[in-house]
Amino acid sequence: MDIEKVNSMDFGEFVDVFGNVIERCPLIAAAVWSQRPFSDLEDLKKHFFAFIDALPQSGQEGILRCHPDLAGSEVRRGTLTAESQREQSGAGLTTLGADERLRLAELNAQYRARFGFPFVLAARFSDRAAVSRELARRLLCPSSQELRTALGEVKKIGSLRLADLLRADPAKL
Ligand SMILES: NC(=O)N[C@H]1NC(=O)NC1=O
Repeated sequence: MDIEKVNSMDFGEFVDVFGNVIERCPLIAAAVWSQRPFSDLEDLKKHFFAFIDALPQSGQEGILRCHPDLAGSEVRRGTLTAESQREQSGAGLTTLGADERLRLAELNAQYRARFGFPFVLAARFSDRAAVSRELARRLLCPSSQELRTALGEVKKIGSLRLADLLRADPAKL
């Protein structure tokens, strides 16, 4: 898909295609649509991220809360979004043994209790061992720093999802 195609989309199509660039936050795609035309992928990305940066802290925390836990109950229930399913399975998080799953569940619960939002990490840049390590490390970080780190991960996830969508047409590669 090239940027001309993106710029030609009506509102409904745009939200259908880009609604999950930021996990379970189609409102962001709905807001970004009114900023078109976009010059390229970078420009489109800038608009998604500017929306996130302009939110009050409660909105930014809301975005984090829309993310499913890594290797959490949604994996077992089969209710992950297609994107999250791909990312989590690529990092080996959907096939953990019971012990590893329990350890991650405990760390996820401690993290949520400490910061009030779920642990978010771009799983495509990680693997099962690195996820537990990073979770344990970030549990000890100051809250103000942790919000910034977590939003940085949301942006990494969004960048990868946008790149996938814009490279989806092999004829344009
Ligand atoms: N909790 C969390 O980080 N979830 C996200 N990470 C990722 O790569 N995909 C997700 O759904």
